[in-house]
Amino acid sequence: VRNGKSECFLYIQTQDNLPVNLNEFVKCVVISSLVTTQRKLKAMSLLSGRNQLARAVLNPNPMDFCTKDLLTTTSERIVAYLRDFNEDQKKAIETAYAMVKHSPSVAKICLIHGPPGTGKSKTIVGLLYRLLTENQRKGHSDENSNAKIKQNRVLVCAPSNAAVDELMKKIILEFKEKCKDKKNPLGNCGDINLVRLGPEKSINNEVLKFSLDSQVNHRMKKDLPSHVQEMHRRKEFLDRQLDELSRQRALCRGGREIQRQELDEKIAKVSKERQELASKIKEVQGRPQKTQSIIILESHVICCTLSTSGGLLLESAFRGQGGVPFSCVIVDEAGQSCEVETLTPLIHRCNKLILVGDPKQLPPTVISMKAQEYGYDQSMMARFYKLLEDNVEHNMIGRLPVLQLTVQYRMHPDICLFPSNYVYNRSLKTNRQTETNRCSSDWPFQPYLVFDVGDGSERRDNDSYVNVQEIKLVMEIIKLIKDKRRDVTFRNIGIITHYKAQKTMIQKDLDKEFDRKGPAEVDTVDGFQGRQKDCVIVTCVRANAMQGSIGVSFFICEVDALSDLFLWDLENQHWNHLIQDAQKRGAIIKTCDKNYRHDAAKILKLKPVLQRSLTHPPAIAPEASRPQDGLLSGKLDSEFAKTSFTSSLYHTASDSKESAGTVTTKDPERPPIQDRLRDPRLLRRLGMDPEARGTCLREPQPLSPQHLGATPPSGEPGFPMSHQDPGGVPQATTQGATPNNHRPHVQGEPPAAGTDVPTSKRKGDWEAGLSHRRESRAFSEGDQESWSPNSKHSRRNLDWDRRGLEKDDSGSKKRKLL
Ligand SMILES: Nc1ncnc2c1ncn2[C@@H]1O[C@H](COP(=O)(O)OP(=O)(O)OP(=O)(O)O)[C@@H](O)[C@H]1O
Repeated sequence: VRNGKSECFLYIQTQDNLPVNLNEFVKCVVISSLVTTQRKLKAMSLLSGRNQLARAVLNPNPMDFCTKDLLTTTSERIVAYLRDFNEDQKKAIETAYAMVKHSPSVAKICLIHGPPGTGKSKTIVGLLYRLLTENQRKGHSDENSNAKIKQNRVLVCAPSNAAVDELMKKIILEFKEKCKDKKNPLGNCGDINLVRLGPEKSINNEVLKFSLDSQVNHRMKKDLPSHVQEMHRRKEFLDRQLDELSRQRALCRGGREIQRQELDEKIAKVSKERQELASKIKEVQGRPQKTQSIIILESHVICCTLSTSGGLLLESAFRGQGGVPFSCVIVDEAGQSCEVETLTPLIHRCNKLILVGDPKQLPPTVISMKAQEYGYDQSMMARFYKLLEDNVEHNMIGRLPVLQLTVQYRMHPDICLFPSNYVYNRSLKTNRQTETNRCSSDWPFQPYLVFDVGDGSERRDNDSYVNVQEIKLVMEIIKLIKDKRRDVTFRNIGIITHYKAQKTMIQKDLDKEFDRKGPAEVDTVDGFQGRQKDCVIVTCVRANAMQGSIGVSFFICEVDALSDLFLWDLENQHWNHLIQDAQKRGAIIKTCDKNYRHDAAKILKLKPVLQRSLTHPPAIAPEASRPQDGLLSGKLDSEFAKTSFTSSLYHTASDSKESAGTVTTKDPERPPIQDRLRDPRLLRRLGMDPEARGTCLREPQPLSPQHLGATPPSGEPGFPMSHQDPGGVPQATTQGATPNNHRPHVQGEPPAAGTDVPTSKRKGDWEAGLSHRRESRAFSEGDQESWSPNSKHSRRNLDWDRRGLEKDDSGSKKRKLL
């Protein structure tokens, strides 16, 4: 401020000298801010000396990581609290807690690896509760076991503002809920003080109340005498007046010179008064910086992005305080942040680092190819993880010192299956309740399908691509979803594409079809990361560019988070596995233009099939077994009804024989299906007395076809049993039949009563069930080409694999994903 006027200077360096009397406007565009880069640089330069974790970060060895055996003695209160957590989560909380509390001055790192929906946020919240609730009520003070380390303060960071806010919402809920005396809480968030650092415009409204700025404002205004409060009100009035005058001035064009002058004068006058008032307010109420520091120092949990943690705010608040300001730094989504970014919060010299994330999901987004070549897109967590895995592989350590969360609470088990098998080494299980809910919900769509858009072809559109055929199919699918579920809004469906042109075209079609109230959002994988959707459709666009490779659209339903296949960094071989896996499960629908509408209808679940005895087939299928939602009578074409439903649901014994025969020819190793159904060993496993056909030995437990292909679950019945005809031999079911009382079994959990059979047998059941279901699918999709390892599609997959992924023409490497 000079002579009562604010002045702002902008220096612009140009390549050539500009003419001295430049009379034209110069347009300036801000393309980037160097603040974050500067902070990263600072973090790297401070890593060497000051930071106790420096050696472990630069040259880690397995001893630097805390192991699963670090357990603490726990009070009854904590035991009760931990009842809400599963075993993996409890172990993670207890181990991380022990690492922080035991020998606080020893530098250590704790890795918590959790695939999507396994409760990483829940575990972080549980850990915070565990760390911060001890001695909380006793005088509300820091009872340091080590006076140099602030035990009751934790820095919680994540790479993005959205991730910080999501985590904060959970922290707020938990601490408010667990507040001992809700009428008399000790802090601003239950019994703790919580603060969110960062610019207000990037903070979610739901947590804005906890931002540093709003807390500062609130505190500064609260203690003010009434005349100062009056000054604030006047300043706010002047702000509004200035806005209005500036708006009028902007609209005042043309020859209205006098009017413009008047407005300019008024603006200058109001600005002057506002400026003077602001200076007076500062004089009487003191500088906000002091209040900022007080709030930060009083906080138990400080949340911010990794970048903000390197800003001056924290540094100046802790200056002169001595010691280490936090007991630990927790980094959420650590698999998604660049290594140098993760270094930033370490400038505060904390020596306990807890990295929570999933290095098997997409790595941090790095556009520069050069930076990628240098490994800049590798997260610190991924580097540690790889190193430790190598150590285990070379027998240098017995087991991975990583706390693994292995039970997921989000995905339908059919969606979970692929990542579990191919990304997480078969370790990802579905929580029993989640499985039950997902399988028996009234969501009318299949959980997982892959469309092979045989005639799809890409077209260049400036520096991007479109695949019109895939868009047509996507639109058919969306129309069908909207038709079946009118309550579906744009929040529920996510369409993922990697191409700008495809995105624009889909958006246009959606706007046209749904009058700008589209039921779907279109974006890239990164755009959707961390968001929640009930249904996800992926359009690959360029699959066909690789001459003859399989063109696929993906359709995935009943996930309530975008935590599915596409967040993983699917390498080429993974894509190949995905297609092969989908083939095995009968989840591929081959389609072409004339059949889009017809094939889109295959996303619908069918009604439970009427099971009947092979020996006593009813002549006419009863109404009850007809597909739900009026499919046959509704808009969908009757041809589909004929091919898909009549052939599978209403086929007669001879149909069955035929179908089974057809299947058998595909797999000469296997006996015809009826023979297998009559096999006494199989019947016994199904709980039926082979001697007395028609007697059910135990409660029938039909297997949901959505469950189709689930990892061999212990004790899971391999075949659906008929409700309508308990005495009958189970009959082939169409994929999609979902008896509502299905009680699925959970992988990794004990088998349900009555299913106690040796594991090998159980696996046999499952395999039988799987192939049976595969065959059933062949019945229902009689018009489709069958898949075999030698089919041309499989060969095309291999081609795809061999060919490798292309690089985007724009020069930047496309995500390995697509
Ligand atoms: N032990 C548990 N018991 C019941 N529900 C749980 C448990 N753990 C997690 N959940 C539920 O699972 C869902 C996912 O949890 P959370 O968001 O913590 O997982 P996450 O691993 O952070 O997910 P993502 O990384 O995919 O966003 C939430 O609805 C949560 O309430």
